[in-house]
Amino acid sequence: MLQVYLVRHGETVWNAARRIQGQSDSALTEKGEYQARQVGERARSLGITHVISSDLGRTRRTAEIIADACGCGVTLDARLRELNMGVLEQRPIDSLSEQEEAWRRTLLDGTVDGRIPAGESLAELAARMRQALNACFDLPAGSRPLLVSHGIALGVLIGTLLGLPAHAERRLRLRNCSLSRVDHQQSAWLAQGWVVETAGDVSHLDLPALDELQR
Ligand SMILES: O=C(O)[C@H](O)COP(=O)(O)O
Repeated sequence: MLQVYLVRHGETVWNAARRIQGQSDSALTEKGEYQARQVGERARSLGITHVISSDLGRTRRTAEIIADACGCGVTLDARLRELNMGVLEQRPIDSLSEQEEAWRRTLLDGTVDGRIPAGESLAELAARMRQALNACFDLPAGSRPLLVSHGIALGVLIGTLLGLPAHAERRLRLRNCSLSRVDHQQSAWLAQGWVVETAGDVSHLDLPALDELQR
């Protein structure tokens, strides 16, 4: 049975400052680097064989730290990037106008093809994240991969694997350097295909980790 681990990157400067990142980027904070080392130790104990990461800076840095702990390299996959949040990227979360907030709400309320201008829809995000997950089938038999990605991207992936609409991702708290696991199984009794074993585990972190509300 293929088990795939999913990690959200460590805390960044803009996470802490409550600024929208999307496919823009900011560096890991000192705490984010520390979180990455902690999840790296957890990954080493799990016998991770492959680390595959979004090509944005914050995920690449997190992946490098994890891969060092596991004694493997890092493979980049742009399909694991965060949702493209268009014209609102780099903006403080609390600075949005009523119109801008209305754009963002179309991502949260299930509006068909809802998106921020110049951004990506959750359906488009879900499709590419599933492609990146299914690419793990091409790894050698017995591999134990770990994917490094982002809050909305991983929330959409996990939610849609559960059969929920993509916008349910707002109800899943995936904190910085949280660990999730999905398994692909052939059990006739449970659901065929991908099942969610763990979502948002932070038991390996000894300091509180930020979520989307920076709590
Ligand atoms: O700021 C964003 O784009 C998202 O809310 C969180 O993105 P991240 O998981 O890449 O920090």
